[in-house]
Amino acid sequence: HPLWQNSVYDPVLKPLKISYDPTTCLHIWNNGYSFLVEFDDSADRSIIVGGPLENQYRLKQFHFHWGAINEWGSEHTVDCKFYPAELHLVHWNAVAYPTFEEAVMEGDGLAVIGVFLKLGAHHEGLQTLVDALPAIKHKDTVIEFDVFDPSCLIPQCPDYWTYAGSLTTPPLTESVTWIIKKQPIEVDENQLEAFRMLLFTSDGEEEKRMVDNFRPLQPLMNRTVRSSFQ
Ligand SMILES: NS(=O)(=O)c1ccc(C(=O)O)c(S(=O)(=O)NCCc2ccccc2)c1
Ligand SMILES: [Zn+2]
Repeated sequence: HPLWQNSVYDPVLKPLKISYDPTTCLHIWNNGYSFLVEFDDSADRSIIVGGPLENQYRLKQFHFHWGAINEWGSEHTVDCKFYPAELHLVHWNAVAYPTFEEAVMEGDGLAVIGVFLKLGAHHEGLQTLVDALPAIKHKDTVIEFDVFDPSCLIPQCPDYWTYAGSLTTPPLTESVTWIIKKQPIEVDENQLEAFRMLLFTSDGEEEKRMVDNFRPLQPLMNRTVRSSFQ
């Protein structure tokens, strides 16, 4: 999604408040599309509030999208530029809806924080995830993941873009308030290569490397992207 060129500064936008409980972390698994870390969302223990949001939203999972090479991989662009990967932290409006499945179908149901990954320095926090990837190489493999604080993957800089959009995976419902951080996090080449060692395929099937698992850019149409910064 092309950010920046068509964004308008909105002085009313508040800072996003993130409070995650690292012990709500459950497991990390390969779902044949990406790898994701899932959280216990049965209570308001890992939540975000503020920013463009009316309610607080519960963290359900985070996952990544990446390319086969460093030239592309992200699902949003800035100045027509792709990043090699993009992190999505998926939250749902448990104040307004009883289940995640119902929230997925509603305009204010989901809030996804997007963080760009840029090639650069080694990322200590990400390495904990990278070390677990060989154990979930194949589709539908899962390992326990007891404690992890996803805040370590979110840049300090408070600046973000936000727009009303959709899931980038089926059912593609227009239920997502996208909150894309302006500042990327830096990861090194080995860490990106570790993502590319994952497989789309199950054990025993002909191996297909898990790369280019991003939705192609979609036209902005008449949507307004607001920025929290000037
Ligand atoms: N790129 S994105 O943030 O739009 C996104 C990508 C993948 C998934 C996912 O299902 O893993 C999700 S999800 O966890 O929100 N699931 C959406 C599909 C779904 C709907 C209803 C029940 C289960 C899954 C979101
Ligand atoms: Zn995603």
